Amino acid sequence: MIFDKITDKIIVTAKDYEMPFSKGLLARSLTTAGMKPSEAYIFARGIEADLNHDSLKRISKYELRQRVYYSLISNDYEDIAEKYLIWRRILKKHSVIILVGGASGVGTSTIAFELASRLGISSVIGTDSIREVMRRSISKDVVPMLYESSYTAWRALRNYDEDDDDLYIQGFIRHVEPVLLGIEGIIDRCLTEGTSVIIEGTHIVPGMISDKYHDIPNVIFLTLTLSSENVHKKRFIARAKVSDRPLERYLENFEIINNINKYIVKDSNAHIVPVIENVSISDTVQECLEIVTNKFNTLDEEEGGEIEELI
Ligand SMILES: Nc1ncnc2c1ncn2[C@@H]1O[C@H](COP(=O)(O)OP(=O)(O)OP(=O)(O)O)[C@@H](O)[C@H]1O
Ligand SMILES: O=C(O)[C@@H](CO)OP(=O)(O)O
Repeated sequence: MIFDKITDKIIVTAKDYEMPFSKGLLARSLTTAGMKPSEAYIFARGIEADLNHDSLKRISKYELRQRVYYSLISNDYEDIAEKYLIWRRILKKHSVIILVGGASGVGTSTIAFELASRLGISSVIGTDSIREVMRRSISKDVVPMLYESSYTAWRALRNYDEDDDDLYIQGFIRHVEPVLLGIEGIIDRCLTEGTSVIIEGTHIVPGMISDKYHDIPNVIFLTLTLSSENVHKKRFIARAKVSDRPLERYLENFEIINNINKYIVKDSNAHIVPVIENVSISDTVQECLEIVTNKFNTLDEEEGGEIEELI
């Protein structure tokens, strides 16, 4: 009863803990189920008002979940009501490992952090960081391509022919290879620990990651792209205004970055990985959530999960 003396908020009780009711926490559960953030907070505020109206001082998590579910149904949010419950089972039973790939500048970092916030996943790891770790363990003499960027790695190839059509992609592939060891190591660790993570970056090329990871239901691959070269360039310009990433470097190498973008998209299509045009942040996040939720829906059905069990 520790909170009763320090807050006048409604206390939510669970088997082994209790906490003051949080509109923000409930709103995040609702946005994970696909409700728009603007609607989710208003809906959570309505739930709090109902609880206050019933002069409740304490409520079990189970009963709160029931109230939310039936309130969603009565407000014509049937689809979200079902996903709201499914997600509670998913995050309780499975680690969620999402890999967000895409060429430099298409928005993998931005979307990964948005997704993590909506799903309540606290760990987001950029493949650039993994690259730095691999650079500490593999010498430049052994893999010089690793010490380049994805779009300049071709310069480190031995005896390259500038007229070779896929020279840039050859360099990109050699640059990516050592980083994959770190990516797969993180996936293994999360699967062992049962923890969730989002890994994002240009080194996530579906066809280069071992097949076994594609067969694991809670390892989900997503690829972002930008078909418009103009929009892609503008992303670098926008970022340069708020970060130290050198604009000229990306614009000078844009043709190669665009080649890499096309290569990653082609590889993703060949490996049945969803490719999402990252034009609007909210639409992209919504589409990613749909893909992830549907993947887990299938998993849940295969495991014989029944909605009734959760309410
Ligand atoms: N859907 C979007 N709409 C508008 N701006 C976006 C969108 N997604 C990302 N951005 C912006 O585009 C720029 C590049 O995004 P971000 O840094 O996430 O790209 P990235 O793919 O992680 O790049 P890199 O691989 O080089 O780190 C940032 O300024 C980001 O705020
Ligand atoms: O190599 C790259 O494409 C980018 C993003 O991973 O990294 P940087 O430009 O910072 O080397």
